[in-house]
Amino acid sequence: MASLPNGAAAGGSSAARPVDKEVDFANYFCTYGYLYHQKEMLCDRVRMDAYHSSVFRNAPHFQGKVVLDVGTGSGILAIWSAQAGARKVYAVEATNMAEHARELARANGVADIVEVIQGTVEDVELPEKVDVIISEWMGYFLLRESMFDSVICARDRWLKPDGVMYPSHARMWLAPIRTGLGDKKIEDLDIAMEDWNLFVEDTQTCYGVNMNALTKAYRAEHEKYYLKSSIWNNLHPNQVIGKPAVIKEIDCLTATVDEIREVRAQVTLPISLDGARLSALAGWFDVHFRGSVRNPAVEEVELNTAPNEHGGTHWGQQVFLLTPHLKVSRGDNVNVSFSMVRSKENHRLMDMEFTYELHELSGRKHPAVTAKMYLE
Ligand SMILES: C[S@@+](CC[C@H](N)C(=O)[O-])C[C@H]1O[C@@H](n2cnc3c(N)ncnc32)[C@H](O)[C@@H]1O
Repeated sequence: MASLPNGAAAGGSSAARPVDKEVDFANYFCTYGYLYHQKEMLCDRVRMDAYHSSVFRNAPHFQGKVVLDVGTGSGILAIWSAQAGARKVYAVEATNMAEHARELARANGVADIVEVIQGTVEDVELPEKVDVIISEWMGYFLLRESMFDSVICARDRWLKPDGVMYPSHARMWLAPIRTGLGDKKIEDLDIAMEDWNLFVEDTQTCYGVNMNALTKAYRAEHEKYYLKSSIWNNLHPNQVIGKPAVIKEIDCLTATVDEIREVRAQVTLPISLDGARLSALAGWFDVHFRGSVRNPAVEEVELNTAPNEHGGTHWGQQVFLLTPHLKVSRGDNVNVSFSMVRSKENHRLMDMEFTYELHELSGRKHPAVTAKMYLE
């Protein structure tokens, strides 16, 4: 099925909704128009080193070739592509950052190769097909922001049949972890509810209206915020208390929007630490630059956002709190059914459901618990 911009699929599943472009621009694109935001990404050494290596260690993919940079931002990937020997680079950027990218290309002596085009990649017209599509499209837990839809659209419109994608593959991971983040969140929730109860009392005393009818809704709103929304964190590897599992693999050369609109997985996470507190699951991603079967990379490069003792990335990991937590030990297994769909209100945010079930080494099975979580 042909993919359409922003997650709408021609004749596609019921989850696909038309996207209001103005709202999307206000909610999503606007922050990318600021240099401070681009700089945050440019300061992420793990990200920068991986993309830099992927281009320069695989210069034959770029030499004399035509490249499309989807979402060029400051223009960094387009400039590297030109420095690696590309004949022409089309650098497409939706926001006014395009102007800065143009200036940067000029200042770095590659303005004759890098052509910056301001517009969404879904709408632009290029004069020719391209050999390489390079893009940094990954959001939190890989798919937040749904920007890969735009890369798929660009690929289907502009990539030559033997062209290559940078990155070429992506994976999502889930792991059992221990963390004190949940304790702090429960404390914050209690404080918020104490404050609400005082407010109910005051409103009754001062204004003669009983607000208690809204207590349940207020609590639900705050539980969503404190306990059910995933938490950004750069975890230490020793917080991972079992074997991580891959829950989604994407081949960037062939993936369709329908394949990424929903993620469903059933995995078993074996616990590897004795007497540990399983207080959350954590999600992260990696991507690989390995070219294609017909046109493999000279050297495969990996960009990995897993917990790392030498430092994190701006993506960090997403922590999904399990309340209440579970006592686990080496040899236990946690079976997890996972689903992730796009939020109905905003296709760039994700709604998730986890059903988890502890099977102790002793044979004892705990009842399954289902939790809804939000990646906002
Ligand atoms: C994660 S940033 C990466 C910027 C730059 N390529 C880098 O690696 O530093 C993604 C950029 O893509 C742009 N973008 C996202 N979707 C786009 C689309 N459909 N068309 C054009 N630009 C888009 C955003 O405005 C943003 O500047």
